[in-house]
Amino acid sequence: MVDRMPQINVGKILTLLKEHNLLVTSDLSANLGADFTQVTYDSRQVTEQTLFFCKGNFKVEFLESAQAKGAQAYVSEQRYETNLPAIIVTNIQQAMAVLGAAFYDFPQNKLNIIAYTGTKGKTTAAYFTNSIMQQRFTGQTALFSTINTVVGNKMDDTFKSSLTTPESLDLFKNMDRAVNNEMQQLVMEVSSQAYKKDRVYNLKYDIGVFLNISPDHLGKNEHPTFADYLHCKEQLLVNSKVCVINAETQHLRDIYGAAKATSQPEDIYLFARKGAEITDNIPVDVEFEAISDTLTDNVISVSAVSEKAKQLNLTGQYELSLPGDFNEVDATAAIITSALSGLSQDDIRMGLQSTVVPGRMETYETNNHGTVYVDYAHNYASFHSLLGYLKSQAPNGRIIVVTGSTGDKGEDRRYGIGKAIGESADVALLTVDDPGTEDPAEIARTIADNIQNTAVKHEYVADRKTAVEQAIKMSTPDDLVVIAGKGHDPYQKINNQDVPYESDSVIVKQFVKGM
Ligand SMILES: CC(=O)N[C@H]1[C@@H](OP(=O)(O)OP(=O)(O)OC[C@H]2O[C@@H](n3ccc(=O)[nH]c3=O)[C@H](O)[C@@H]2O)O[C@H](CO)[C@@H](O)[C@@H]1O[C@H](C)C(=O)N[C@@H](C)C(=O)N[C@H](CCC(=O)O)C(=O)O
Ligand SMILES: Nc1ncnc2c1ncn2[C@@H]1O[C@H](COP(=O)(O)OP(=O)(O)OP(=O)(O)O)[C@@H](O)[C@H]1O
Repeated sequence: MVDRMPQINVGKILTLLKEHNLLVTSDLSANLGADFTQVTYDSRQVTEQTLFFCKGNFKVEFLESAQAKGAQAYVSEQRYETNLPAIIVTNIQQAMAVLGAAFYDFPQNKLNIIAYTGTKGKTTAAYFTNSIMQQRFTGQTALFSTINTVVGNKMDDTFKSSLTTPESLDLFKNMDRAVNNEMQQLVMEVSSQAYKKDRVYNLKYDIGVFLNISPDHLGKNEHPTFADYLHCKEQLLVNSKVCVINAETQHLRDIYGAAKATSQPEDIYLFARKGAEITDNIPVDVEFEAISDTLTDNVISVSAVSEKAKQLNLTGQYELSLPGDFNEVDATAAIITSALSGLSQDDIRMGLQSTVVPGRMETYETNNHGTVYVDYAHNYASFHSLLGYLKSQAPNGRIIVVTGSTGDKGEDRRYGIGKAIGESADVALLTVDDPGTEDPAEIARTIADNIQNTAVKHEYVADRKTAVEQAIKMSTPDDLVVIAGKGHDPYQKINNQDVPYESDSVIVKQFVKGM
């Protein structure tokens, strides 16, 4: 197959912008034959024949630099003082999404897209699903996750993601690469910010999953209110042909309403833990329950309840590679989406047994100390589920936690982490976690102030590596040690710089050797 060279001409640009009511005015006329062979919003990426997009915290110097490098026109919400032709639009983020999809020849239509949203569990569910899809579509499944982006099978087709859901131009570029690499399936995470910033404007998914929602990502750089956060997340269902919903989520009535706005009831699947109380008694299609739920063994039984779910042939038992009752929710979602995509129970079983999610419930055993977990929990919802679960598994031991909380965003996370530590931990070593421009000691003080249980021992340990080692050293064989919040991150974000950090996983792996 010869790869199509991405391109777009002025006529098509103006037609699309008009169709979406985005065009204000254009200095270029529709009959200009020239093709643009590059689209970008970053002056550092400009080459000859580039159509340049001015967005976000933009400076006019970027446009000057883009012109010097060969940009032929710019798209913007405002006019700048330059002789470069302008296309003025009402919404630059939406314009980028519409034109980006066309520039790459609508790669979304050549992939079966399974998309996950939720406050917690997106990455885990995406990795479960990817692992299942790989059983049948080996090397033909792309993955756009918070951790990694996979667009093919060569070494450079896997790279670290910088956002959970990238800017639309990058999103469609990655899809185009996946299509050119003959991939057929795409499993992706969709953040609420992706909707807030129109990164996925006009994108349709074959299957969209809503895992859960709880207060998070509220603040001046993210969502002004919880209602706004919920509205953005719900857009995933509005844009999905088939919807899968965790019926135990908060705000189910609203969320189910969003799904029904654009999907028929026969295309909406709800799932829940057996026996759970469901808002408005909305009927559930698939139930799951734990058969074995220990730190070393996690087996669930899944049953189709409704007639339409019975067609999916998913009733059976499944062993999960990850412990934790919260992971059972993510796995059930993956089972349903995989069955909807036509995968067999054997494929699903093999996929779930062999899933590895970097930095999520990574387990390290020691001989003379406790078991150590490296996990990405970093807000109340995840701390509450993680620590609560571990507490139930360690009746004779202590839960020792190492954590901080990110600076410059989500202040409510600090209160939530403190609250969850007070509910289920015994010892907390508070330390640094991407402090940005804030003082990590001050962040730790806020976490400490929210630990309501006076029986919990806590202290501030400025150096994260020291805190990790201290926690492991103090643990006895019955204790469980949780290193939370950074997983595989190989840096600390300090004052707008990524300062190299060995990563929690590497530090723990080396430290527990021979212990
Ligand atoms: C609020 C928001 O969405 N911000 C994103 C946005 O920033 P921005 O548009 O203001 O861009 P900017 O980096 O300030 O630069 C302005 C423009 O100048 C351009 N530029 C810049 C320098 C230069 O030399 N030349 C040049 O042309 C830039 O390419 C850009 O187009 O576009 C940038 C990419 O161009 C993103 O990196 C940035 O995400 C910030 C860093 C971020 O942290 N976002 C978080 C809140 C986020 O989106 N998170 C969600 C996950 C949340 C969840 O877990 O649910 C995500 O999807 O990752
Ligand atoms: N269904 C769930 N409900 C509650 N907590 C969960 C669930 N699944 C995972 N977690 C917890 O949340 C942490 C983050 O999980 P995961 O990375 O899968 O979520 P995410 O939605 O991608 O998160 P983020 O938006 O922060 O990247 C896990 O390490 C675990 O502690």
